[in-house]
Amino acid sequence: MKIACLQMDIAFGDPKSNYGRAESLLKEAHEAGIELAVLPELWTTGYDLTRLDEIADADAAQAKAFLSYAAKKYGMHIIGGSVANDTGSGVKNTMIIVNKQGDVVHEYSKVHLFRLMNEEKFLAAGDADGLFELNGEKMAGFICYDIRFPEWFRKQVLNGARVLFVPAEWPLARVDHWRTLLTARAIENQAYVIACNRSGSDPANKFAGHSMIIGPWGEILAEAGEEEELLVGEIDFDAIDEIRKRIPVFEDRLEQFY
Ligand SMILES: O=C(O)CCC(=O)C(=O)O
Repeated sequence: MKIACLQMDIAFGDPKSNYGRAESLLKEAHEAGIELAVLPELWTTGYDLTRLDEIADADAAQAKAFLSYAAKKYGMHIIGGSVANDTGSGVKNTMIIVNKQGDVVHEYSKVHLFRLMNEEKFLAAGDADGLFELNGEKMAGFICYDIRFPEWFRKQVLNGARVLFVPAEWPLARVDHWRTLLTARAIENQAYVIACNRSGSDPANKFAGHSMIIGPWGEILAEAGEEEELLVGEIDFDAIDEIRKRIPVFEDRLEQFY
């Protein structure tokens, strides 16, 4: 499966301009023969948290309509990053997964809120996991800070996920953590990790870019630089089976100890 991370810059608090940018990157991905595209975290608004009452998307309806339209138009599955989703009882940081027929397959709201960027002051935490199925394959979504919680990844992998998606707005100041944690999540879970970060800056942070496509052996198959980029890679599902046979980590787990 040919995939791409749409590593985009995000205009602060300006959904109109971000929808336009996402559409042109999706078109570019389509022209490059991409079958599945991934957008970054909070790609419609950025971290403009103090204006959420004006710019959050009621029930993520606008994002869902756009992703569904784009998925059908370009014949592509879309891991729709995440958007500020006004649920009526708090704004959640919600990932939307749409298949190439334009159906919303799953929604995942970030469970671990990141205090260093004041998320807990403005956002409500999710309470369910990001496990979903596309083309008969189990996959799971996580958002940014989630990568610091290996137990959250392991739970979805034990439930069958073999491709792990991570939309993010990860700051450049901790890019070494980003690269190391993502690689570790791939190695320990013997799974693909497809991580789409944003590029550019907002009033508080410069973001790292460095989106990554990592194979189930922990090999970095593709890595972006700091600027906007369409990062392309491929998922080979047989490679997962081969690696899990070579080192049978899942057979060797000793559940009686943990
Ligand atoms: O954990 C980190 O260092 C960054 C996390 C983050 O930026 C986020 O969750 O939005």
